[in-house]
Amino acid sequence: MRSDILGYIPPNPQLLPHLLSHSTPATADVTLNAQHLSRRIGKREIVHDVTLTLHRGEVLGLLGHNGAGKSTVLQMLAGVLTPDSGEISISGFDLLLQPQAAKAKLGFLPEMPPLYKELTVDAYLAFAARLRLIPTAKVHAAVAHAKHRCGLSAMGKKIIATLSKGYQQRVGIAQAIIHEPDVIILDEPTVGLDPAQLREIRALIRELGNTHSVILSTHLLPEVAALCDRVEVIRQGKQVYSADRSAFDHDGLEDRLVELTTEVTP
Ligand SMILES: Nc1ncnc2c1ncn2[C@@H]1O[C@H](COP(=O)(O)OP(=O)(O)OP(=O)(O)O)[C@@H](O)[C@H]1O
Repeated sequence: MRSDILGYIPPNPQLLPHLLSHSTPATADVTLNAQHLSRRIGKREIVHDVTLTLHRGEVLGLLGHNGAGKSTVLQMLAGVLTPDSGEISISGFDLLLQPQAAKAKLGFLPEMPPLYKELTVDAYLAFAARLRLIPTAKVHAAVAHAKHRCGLSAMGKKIIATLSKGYQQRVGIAQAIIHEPDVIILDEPTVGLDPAQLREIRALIRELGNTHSVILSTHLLPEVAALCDRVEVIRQGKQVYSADRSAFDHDGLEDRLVELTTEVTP
């Protein structure tokens, strides 16, 4: 079994579910299904044949070195970058063929949070709610609920620019969940946070993972261990390793992941 857990994933992605069967039973509720995604930028293939599934109540970590292609994958999953090939469905809706219905089921926090820092938290989240087509009569409740979930209830009247980085990140997450999406996509959500903020944001993400499903990118191994039910390792745009939580404490896994996430020098 050890060699299965520590080995590269087989080239045939169809075999992947066997490695992941401990935490993701076939009957689990699939919220995101991405098959064979590839994307070129210029002449370079940035992402090559990436296949991912995400289940309700699950936090999936996309781990990789700087420049591995994590953001490019997440941008495709969020519908802001079109794959050259492959298919993505969000809660059963095809992201390419039914973009509005699919995007209504996902929330996205890009690497650079899309905050209007001159606004108050309340005004910004109300704006985000309207962008998500939440009916006017329900905007107030949606804002209050998102603030409550993100520990921002006392911050509504604050100008975003005056908040700490950790609180700004909470606001970024609040806009991503304002419409109660099934899938929450977070690109490096803890970058730049101090240890206390890190702990708080991780607890928040964990909590969101219980009721929604979360996919996040990171280049930090401890982040995966602290947060994720599963990990997919991306190296130079390719999926090279996959493991579930039960493998995290396995002897040798850390060394293996460090090796796989070491930046490649051109
Ligand atoms: N618009 C673009 N034009 C040219 N190259 C790009 C563009 N976007 C991404 N790349 C390149 O694609 C590769 C993957 O980038 P990506 O941002 O997806 O990686 P990443 O794993 O998220 O990295 P990081 O952890 O540093 O954010 C990098 O080499 C990057 O320079």
